[in-house]
Amino acid sequence: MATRIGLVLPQPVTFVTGNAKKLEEVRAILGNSVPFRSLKLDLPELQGEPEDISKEKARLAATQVNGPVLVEDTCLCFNALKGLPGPYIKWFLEKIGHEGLNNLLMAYEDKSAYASCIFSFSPGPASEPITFVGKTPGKIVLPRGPNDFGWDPIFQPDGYDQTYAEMSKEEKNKISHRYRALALVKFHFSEANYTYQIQE
Ligand SMILES: O=c1nc[nH]c2c1ncn2[C@H]1C[C@H](O)[C@@H](COP(=O)(O)OP(=O)(O)OP(=O)(O)O)O1
Ligand SMILES: [Mg+2]
Repeated sequence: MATRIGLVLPQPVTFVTGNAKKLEEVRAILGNSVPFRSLKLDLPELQGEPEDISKEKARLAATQVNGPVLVEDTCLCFNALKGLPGPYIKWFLEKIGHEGLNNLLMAYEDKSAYASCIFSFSPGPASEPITFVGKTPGKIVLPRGPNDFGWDPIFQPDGYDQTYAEMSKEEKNKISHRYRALALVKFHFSEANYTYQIQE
């Protein structure tokens, strides 16, 4: 009987991020389903379409780590602004804060938005990264709840009367953009059946 052997990766996957909160959520959502270690690096980010930004991050990370990597790029997209700030949300948040982000929508009746998370997995520096996209629709509201992760206080997912910040972590992790993208990552890993070469 044949045994299905997946692609051999030279080492376990390294999740590269400069953001401790992302890492916390990825750990909680993946559990033991995808073994990974983490590396704190703030990688430079291209400008452009979200998938290309995420893929390029994975290429840079794979070169630095010289092995298999997982990265993600998060966008917060306002429908009235045709998807902006999108991947540039980090800089908008840093400069104008929750209030400024609300003000951007002042001229529009449409406060709808979506959070998206684009994971990219690269098996190594010589490979083309693959992407996994998860989206959660919602709307932009005045800040409510603890201010400990980015724009969580101003994003209220559809079907809820709480913002991400007001929800428990467990609840956010059941419906979030990150959870939805990671469900696809998990599926990929279960199908691909990777095995790891142990290095001493
Ligand atoms: O679930 C979230 N809830 C609220 N805020 C969030 C979330 N996820 C990312 N964020 C913030 C962090 C950063 O201000 C921006 C995304 O930018 P982004 O480049 O993806 O993140 P980052 O630079 O902090 O970490 P990394 O080193 O992985 O690129 O949105
Ligand atoms: Mg970043």
